[in-house]
Amino acid sequence: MTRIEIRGLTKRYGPDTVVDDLSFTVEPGQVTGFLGPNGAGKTTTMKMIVGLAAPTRGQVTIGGRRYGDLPVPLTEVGALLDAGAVHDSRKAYDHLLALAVSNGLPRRRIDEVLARTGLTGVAGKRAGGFSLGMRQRLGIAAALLGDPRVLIFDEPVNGLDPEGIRWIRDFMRSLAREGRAVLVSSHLMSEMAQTADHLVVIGRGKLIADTGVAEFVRGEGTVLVRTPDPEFALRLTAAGATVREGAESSLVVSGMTSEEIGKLAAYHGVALGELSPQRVSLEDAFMELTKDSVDYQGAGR
Ligand SMILES: Nc1ncnc2c1ncn2[C@@H]1O[C@H](COP(=O)(O)OP(=O)(O)OP(=O)(O)O)[C@@H](O)[C@H]1O
Repeated sequence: MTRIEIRGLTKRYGPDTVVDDLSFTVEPGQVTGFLGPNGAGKTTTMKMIVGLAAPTRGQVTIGGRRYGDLPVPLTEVGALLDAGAVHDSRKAYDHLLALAVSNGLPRRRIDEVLARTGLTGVAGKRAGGFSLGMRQRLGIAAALLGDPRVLIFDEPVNGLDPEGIRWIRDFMRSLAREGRAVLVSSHLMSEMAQTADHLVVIGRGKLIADTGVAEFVRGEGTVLVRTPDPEFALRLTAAGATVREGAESSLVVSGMTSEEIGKLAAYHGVALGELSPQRVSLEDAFMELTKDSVDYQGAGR
């Protein structure tokens, strides 16, 4: 089983450390969502995985080997980093043919990847006339040409319509089901919630979270409490909870489960008008987690 192992990866551009001592593993058989606000260093990390940028420190291996040591890289790792990279005048088939020939891959793979990405009917058309969704598919077809065990996609759904987003999502899942290691970046948690099994979250180049999707939400729950008893907030605090005022004179409690809060209320004979655990959306959890690392710098971007 081929995995991507990233250890102590660091990239500096002049005085800026854009990837900072990053370590995580992309496991086979699942989709790993690579999340972070704009400018967090996702693209730079992906470029280092496929040898397009040299690490300042640390290393990346694919199946235990560095990218530069892979005899035919396209057969080990496929990447979609910039879907705009196809020449407008190139026909889809010819684009894939050039890649196949230059990498010594069999020509039959071209028809196979065209079929798999639903592009057979437009194989003879020039990429210049392609919609963004079709360009993405062509980029994915190119990434699949060598039938690699590892796939990397940088913001693949950016700018796509709902149907295009759904297609990509299903496609990523089917690649993972085949046992491939799939790394997909996004700055939107909502996209990843339905696609990824595992999440790696970074902010300002640093690892913030490396966790399963389910665990990511679980840790963040609060409980909404309504009571006519003005003293109950103090009792909650005394019991170790953190309490803040919510909308319409409710209390938002963290650090205690709804069951514990219910028991505390019963013990003190306090009437509760409402006691409801709040399911934190992934998006909220993500915002909370990354709020200190969002880069507000505007210059040069
Ligand atoms: N070649 C370069 N030279 C100098 N700085 C760079 C270079 N490439 C990227 N950067 C800087 O590194 C930081 C991280 O950029 P990167 O593109 O990796 O982030 P990202 O998380 O992919 O964000 P986005 O989603 O906006 O692309 C940014 O501040 C960017 O300006």
